[in-house]
Amino acid sequence: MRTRVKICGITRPNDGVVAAEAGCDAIGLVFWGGSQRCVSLQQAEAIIAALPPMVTRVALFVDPSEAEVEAALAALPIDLLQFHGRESAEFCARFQHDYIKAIAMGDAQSPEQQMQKHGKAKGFLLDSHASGAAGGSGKTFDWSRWPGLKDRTLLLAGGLDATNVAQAIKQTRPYAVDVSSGVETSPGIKDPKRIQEFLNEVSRVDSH
Ligand SMILES: O=C(O)c1ccccc1NCC(=O)[C@H](O)[C@H](O)COP(=O)(O)O
Repeated sequence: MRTRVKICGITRPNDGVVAAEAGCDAIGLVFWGGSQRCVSLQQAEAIIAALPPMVTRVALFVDPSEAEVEAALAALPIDLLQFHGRESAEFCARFQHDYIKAIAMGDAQSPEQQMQKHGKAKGFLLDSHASGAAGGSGKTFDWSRWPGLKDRTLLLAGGLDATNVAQAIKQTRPYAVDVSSGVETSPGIKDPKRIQEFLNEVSRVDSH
């Protein structure tokens, strides 16, 4: 099966277009004020309007209020929610939208323990942050801790770039990889060359 690619932290319409044209499957929009990649609803609207069809639009939140999530869903055609904080399963399932839950691989709790709580999650994004800390750190985690589960949809994130994504895929066999800082020149500013190199590496390892 082909490894899907999500490019997270898109802040400019043209970066979304470049990511889509390079072949990415999903883009992530960060709606958390503490992030250097945070976008307003107006910025997100412009990014989404510029996208071609068939690209999944993911809205990322960190411990949001219900009103914040509802405001985004009311204003924008969001396909998937991503919760990156300490949100409960009950909270995440409240919005009649599929969601993915970020799993903090820097946490003392095992990924399996964290996932158990979210039976309704459509998938899990395993990232290198500790619980309560921000993502998009550019740091990898120990891939040998990748869960051996076959019945859940697992996405790999954290410190990926064109130099390590092939090895990461070989070792973990994720459903998708998620990248942000590894395809940037500075936080929130995506680099077309790095995006293309990243997508090329994913295709190369998939074809072997
Ligand atoms: O990107 C952010 O600033 C951010 C802030 C708070 C929570 C999550 C955030 N980003 C999540 C991601 O972009 C993904 O987890 C990402 O693929 C991993 O980031 P990176 O290590 O930079 O590739």
